[in-house]
Amino acid sequence: MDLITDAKKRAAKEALKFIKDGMLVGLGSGSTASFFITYLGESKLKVKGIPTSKASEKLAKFYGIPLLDPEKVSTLDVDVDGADEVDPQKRLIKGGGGALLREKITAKMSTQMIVIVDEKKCVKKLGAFPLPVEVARFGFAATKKEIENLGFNATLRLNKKKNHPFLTDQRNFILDLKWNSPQKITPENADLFLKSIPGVIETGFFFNLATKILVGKENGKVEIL
Ligand SMILES: O=C(CO)[C@H](O)[C@H](O)COP(=O)(O)O
Repeated sequence: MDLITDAKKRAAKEALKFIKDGMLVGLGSGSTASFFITYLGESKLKVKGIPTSKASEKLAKFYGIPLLDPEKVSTLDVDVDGADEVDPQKRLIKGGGGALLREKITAKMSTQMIVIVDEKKCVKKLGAFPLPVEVARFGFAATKKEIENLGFNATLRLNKKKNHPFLTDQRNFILDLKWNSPQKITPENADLFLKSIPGVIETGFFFNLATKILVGKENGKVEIL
């Protein structure tokens, strides 16, 4: 097994220590969150979950984790999810797997958000990873133009075969944004500007949501931020 996969698994296993019987748990998406769902499924813990993607739902069902109706639940005890970038202020970029909308709603309704990452995800400054932004298909060209007018390079995400746009679980598109002049705009302002565009549904910025970051290290340890 490669060192990064090993580090992701270590962070995912560490997160189990914060889960207690009876908890309502947000189940994140992506490879690290999938390791967590697997460990949770294999454990004897009696919890109920809300999955943040169809893929996580399938995995949770495979392990027989009881699931809640996301239309009826307003608070969760804890959300456990991965991230694409984490900065020293616990700000995140998420959405590499395209599940950012459900992930953000779930993180927001949770008392705690435990983020599980390998050490390569920790950065001094957000932005090397292109920012995923979920946009409506209706008016897509106009929305893309408005985003580009703000000074971003926006690339429409394609599916694995590269023959069709990638569709989120809500059947929206994803634009991956690179910042042309990152030094001139703070992540908070970028988020505000992007969200002022009507076709923008959600951005991959996660601010003031992560309560704990578990960083799996290649040296075999897990650091808690
Ligand atoms: O935000 C996400 C999915 O939308 C994932 O949490 C993020 O992309 C990290 O994925 P991985 O654990 O596979 O590196």
